[in-house]
Amino acid sequence: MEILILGAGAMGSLFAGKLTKCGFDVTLYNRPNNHVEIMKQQGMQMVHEKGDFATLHVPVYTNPADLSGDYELMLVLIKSFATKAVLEKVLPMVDDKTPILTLQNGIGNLELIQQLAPTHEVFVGGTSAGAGWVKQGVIEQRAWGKTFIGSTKPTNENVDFLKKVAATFSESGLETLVSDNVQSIIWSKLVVNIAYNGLTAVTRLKNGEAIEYKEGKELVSKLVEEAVEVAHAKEISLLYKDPVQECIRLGIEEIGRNISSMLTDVLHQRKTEIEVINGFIVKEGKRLQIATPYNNMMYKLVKMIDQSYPRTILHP
Ligand SMILES: NC(=O)C1=CN([C@@H]2O[C@H](COP(=O)(O)OP(=O)(O)OC[C@H]3O[C@@H](n4cnc5c(N)ncnc54)[C@H](OP(=O)(O)O)[C@@H]3O)[C@@H](O)[C@H]2O)C=CC1
Ligand SMILES: CC(C)(CO)C(=O)C(=O)O
Repeated sequence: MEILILGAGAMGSLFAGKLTKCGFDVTLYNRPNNHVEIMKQQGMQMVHEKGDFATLHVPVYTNPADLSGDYELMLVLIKSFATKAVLEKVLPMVDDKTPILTLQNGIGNLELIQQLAPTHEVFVGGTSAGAGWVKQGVIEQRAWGKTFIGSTKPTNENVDFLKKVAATFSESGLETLVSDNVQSIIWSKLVVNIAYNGLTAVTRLKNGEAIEYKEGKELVSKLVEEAVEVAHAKEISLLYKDPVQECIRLGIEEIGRNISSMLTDVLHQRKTEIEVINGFIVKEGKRLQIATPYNNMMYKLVKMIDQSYPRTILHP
């Protein structure tokens, strides 16, 4: 399967590395930066669980005009707020029927891409695989959760295509399942991000460390309970029966070693996705008259961090 991945950041590079190692044909697109330069010159190193690593040479393009235009899948792994800018550059360069799959966190990605790419079939997913840079050019998998993908139009053709994508990802070591309930996929992943992303961005702990503290566990429960109440009011069912317990289990068993994407953004003093995660629950809560005080507090704290990087005190 020939795949174009938008975003050569942590997740784009993880997917590109795993798929390339397994023999699939992957191309990355990113704007120029140091990581990309290193990847172009030396290849990308992918650290294995046992500490050894593989060097992989994945073509990385920084000029949309250099893309071949013919891909079986375009996988979107940029931050949600960069989608419009990136797609506006890339879409004119690829076949207008190329299927698109977003695995971005937060709410609104599917709708935005459908709007920007009306001739394309747009699929959506949520992944609890996670990754981070050890140093520039060296990527490490740090979360091993499953990936769920689905279609808003589950025709036989779309479902067959998704099964092929799931088989490709799974074969490369990123366990992927097809679900027929798109809203359930999106919200089940949202709930995990509600649990950990803001909390770890504020406390600067890894996911698993945050819930070693009873206060951390309590905050995870409250944040998730509010999000689940909003989901239920919208008649959205989740993939798990007990969302709080599932988030805690994930934090212990599958995503505990990850430095969340939001904490990574804060550590690099970059814009976070708080608006489409806790911020969305606060907005929907208001609209539906559901109190969301924990999400509101988390949203405001991360929003303050997001706006005040130049003032951050780093030393005593
Ligand atoms: N990290 C994780 O463990 C997980 C992340 N996710 C989700 O996956 C998505 C990607 O996250 P992640 O890989 O961590 O993010 P990163 O910030 O590591 O990567 C995003 C990439 O997009 C590039 N980019 C940003 N703006 C543009 C632009 N205008 N043109 C071209 N390239 C651009 C960035 O380049 P530059 O560096 O130059 O800005 C960067 O290489 C997010 O929605 C995230 O929430 C989901 C599960 C786990
Ligand atoms: C992997 C996970 C669930 C938690 O780290 C995540 O989505 C993120 O970091 O944004």
